[in-house]
Amino acid sequence: MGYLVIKCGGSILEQLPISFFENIVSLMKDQHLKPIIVHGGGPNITQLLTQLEIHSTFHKGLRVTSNEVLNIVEMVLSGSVNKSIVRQIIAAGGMAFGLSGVDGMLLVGKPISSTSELGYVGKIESVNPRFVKLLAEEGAIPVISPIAIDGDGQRWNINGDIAAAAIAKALCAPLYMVSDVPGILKNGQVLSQVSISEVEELLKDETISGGMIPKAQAALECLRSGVEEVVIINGLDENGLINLINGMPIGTKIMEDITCKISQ
Ligand SMILES: Nc1ncnc2c1ncn2[C@@H]1O[C@H](COP(=O)(O)OP(=O)(O)O)[C@@H](O)[C@H]1O
Ligand SMILES: CC(=O)N[C@@H](CCC(=O)OP(=O)(O)O)C(=O)O
Repeated sequence: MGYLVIKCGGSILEQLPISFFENIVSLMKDQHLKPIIVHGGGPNITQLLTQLEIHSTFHKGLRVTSNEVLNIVEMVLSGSVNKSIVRQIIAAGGMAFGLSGVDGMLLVGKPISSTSELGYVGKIESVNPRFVKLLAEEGAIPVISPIAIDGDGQRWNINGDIAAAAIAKALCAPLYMVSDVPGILKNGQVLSQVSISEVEELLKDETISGGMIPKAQAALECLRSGVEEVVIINGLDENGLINLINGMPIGTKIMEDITCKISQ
């Protein structure tokens, strides 16, 4: 029974049908996998910030995070978004536990850079997956929001893709990133398979931009650390997760040392 980390992007979360969550529950029951969900919620955060007339900007796909913004980020991610996913899994017949990276020091964070103008944006220093494993062993689906903590009790805003990658690395688990696009696009077409060096090239020539940057970086980090499978898929692809597990070529698979192919 292996772990499978599924990152659900905020871009698609509110459009995911109940069948998406039913499929996650069936991966556990029928395929004997242990799914771990890590979620984002960028658009939900932006919506509340806008309502509260708090200005926020992005730099290379990361939200510049003041203390005021950080309060809202945590409220939205570890509150409404996290609990909405837990509710949907329960409605789909599963058992879910919501936790944030802060709980049990699951995600230990530190500033993304010492000279950073990103404020309280963090990167992951270490992962303590013990309690996530215990929940999964008990047949529950952990649902994790990407806020990290450090030894001084300071919170850090972690991009959801980066948090998911750290958890996939810690569990040596495949990572499926569910978003609002069918994979990495180049000239309007989905790249069905890309290698590490091709992703680096796509980042350099800015084919990959905005929210796809942390996804690409997360994928590279995973593969370099020995995670064997990283795939980006569209959450609206019907039975996408089940088809992927059954070996169907959907989305963009990021791999080591292969040639780039265009989907038919
Ligand atoms: N080359 C690319 N291929 C696909 N999407 C891209 C690419 N470059 C930038 N993007 C953008 O990245 C977005 C996905 O990132 P993001 O909005 O952060 O999603 P999520 O909330 O699912 O993490 C897409 O909707 C698209 O606008
Ligand atoms: C540092 C940083 O940018 N954090 C993200 C966390 C949420 C996230 O990653 O949401 P998506 O997965 O929907 O993009 C943010 O504040 O929007």
